[in-house]
Amino acid sequence: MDTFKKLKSFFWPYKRLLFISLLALLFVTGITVVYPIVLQITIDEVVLGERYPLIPFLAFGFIVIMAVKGLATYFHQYLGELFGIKSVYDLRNALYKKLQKLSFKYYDNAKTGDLMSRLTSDVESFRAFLSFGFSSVVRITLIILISLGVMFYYSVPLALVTMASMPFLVVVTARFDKQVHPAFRGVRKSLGRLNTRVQENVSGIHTVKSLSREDFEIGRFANSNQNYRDHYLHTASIWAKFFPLMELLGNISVVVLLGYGGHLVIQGDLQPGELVAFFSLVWYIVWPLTDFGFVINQFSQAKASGERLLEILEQREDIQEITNAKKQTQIKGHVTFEDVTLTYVEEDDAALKSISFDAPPGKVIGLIGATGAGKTSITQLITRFYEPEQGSVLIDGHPVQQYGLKTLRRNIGFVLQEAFLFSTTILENIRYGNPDATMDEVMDAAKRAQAHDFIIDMPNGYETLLGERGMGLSGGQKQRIAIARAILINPRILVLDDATSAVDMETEFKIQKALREVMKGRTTFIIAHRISALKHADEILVLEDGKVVERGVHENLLKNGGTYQRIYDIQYQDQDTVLEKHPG
Ligand SMILES: Nc1ncnc2c1ncn2[C@@H]1O[C@H](COP(=O)(O)OP(=O)(O)OP(=O)(O)O)[C@@H](O)[C@H]1O
Repeated sequence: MDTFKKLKSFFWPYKRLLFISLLALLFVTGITVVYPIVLQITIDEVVLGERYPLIPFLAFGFIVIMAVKGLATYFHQYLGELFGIKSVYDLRNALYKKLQKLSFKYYDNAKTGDLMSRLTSDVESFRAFLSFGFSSVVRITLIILISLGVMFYYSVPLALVTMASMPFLVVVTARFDKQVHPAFRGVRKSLGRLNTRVQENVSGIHTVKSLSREDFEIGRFANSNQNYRDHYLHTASIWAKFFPLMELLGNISVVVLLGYGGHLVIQGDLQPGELVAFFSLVWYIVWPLTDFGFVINQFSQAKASGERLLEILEQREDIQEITNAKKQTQIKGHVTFEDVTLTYVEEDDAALKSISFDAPPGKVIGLIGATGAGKTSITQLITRFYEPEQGSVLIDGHPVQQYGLKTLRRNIGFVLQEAFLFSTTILENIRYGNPDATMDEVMDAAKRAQAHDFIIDMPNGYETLLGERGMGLSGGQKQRIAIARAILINPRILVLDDATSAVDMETEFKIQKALREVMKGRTTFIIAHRISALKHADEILVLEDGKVVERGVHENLLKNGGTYQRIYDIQYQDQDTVLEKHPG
């Protein structure tokens, strides 16, 4: 119940819809029970009492009642759905909003498939309970109570005899629920695995094909598929046994009812019409009881789903804006690190250890070092993607925490090794960080990024639709679109993270040209494995195991006899050997 209480703010505003739907339900249930009563009156008063002229009135009355029932059913059904769908509309939006706010730290441990299933099937199961589950509880309780009431009104002994089979029905339903609940959970888990298989396969289709693992993947999918089929069949067999069993128990009640009821009629203690009414009323108790297990199941699923949704909604946002954050400031791009230490995971070794440097506006800082040395981590602190454990990261002399997150991030442009493009037009992709940019501005950015020529060569130019993650473009083309995107936001600080490592020499030349254009007048951080990419930097920081082990300009570092010189020797040795062998 706690789960529902915590999620109350999403469904309670629509309580009016629920109440009207329940009121309509009251009518529907009431009228359902009126049906056997009308039958009883027809038999006992009209047929046996030979008052045939009443038949047209009864028939007309019956039609009116059924019309009212139809109308009430419409309101109950529609408003119930409306209640559920409006509530989860808000809930889904709130979840998505929260996901946009959660920091990288959260996403480091989150699984895409799991998040997807929370936002779709968990929300759906919650909606199903709001729309139908809750009113089912009310409907079942009402119909059983009213039917029992009518039965006891007609004949107490016959009602008691008919009720004798109820405990068996309850036991069967409870046992069924115990079996079917885990079976259902199995089906859902298995379906989740099946989805993950497909999702991973589609995302990794390049790897699968290039390593010729199609047959292996087909086999793996077949296994997951078989697992899903087995779970489903197991559940189906439980269901299949349950219904005939309930029907059998119901029919035993009917036999007892006919035997004892017939005896009462012969004795003159019960009217024939009342016996016929009993016959209908018995099923009004048996079938709702059957549903009861299903509703309990729906309730426990909704509760479990609600808990999974709350886990997202209540997740702590570890990167937050302070109340008086600077939002209108013009950032110049002076980046300073003072004794910064960063630890990602508590038990792990620090990823950055006492890093200090100063990057005045417009200067170029090169970051080099083995993989895992901490180069990317430095840039992620400037944008406040993570928070340092110790020390300060300053922009224009103020700690980054003092800036509004949007202001801060709008002023920092990233060009990453793997450019992420959305499955929309090239135009939308370039404009992503600055949706208000005019077409002229977009084209200008694309020209400066050396992307304009290949874009206009495409069938639909800037309106060309890209596949998922930019499928259909080469690595170098994607990279240049990403550069155009960075130019368009006109950032004061630019981060080029291994931006040219994934392309051939000719494309690298084009990209370097584009990058030189975009770097003009901006503080730039170049992360590179190749010395050629950063040797012109104003300061180069050589990182090793989270520490700065050397710093300076290219020419000085070459004479240091340290790590930088070693990297240089490795990268240029072959070239020199070649030059020695083939001078000129
Ligand atoms: N999100 C994270 N969670 C936990 N540990 C991380 C995370 N990101 C990086 N690390 C760890 O921090 C260290 C520094 O990583 P970082 O990505 O900054 O290195 P890098 O020098 O940029 O490496 P590369 O050249 O391979 O990109 C590594 O040991 C890495 O395993």
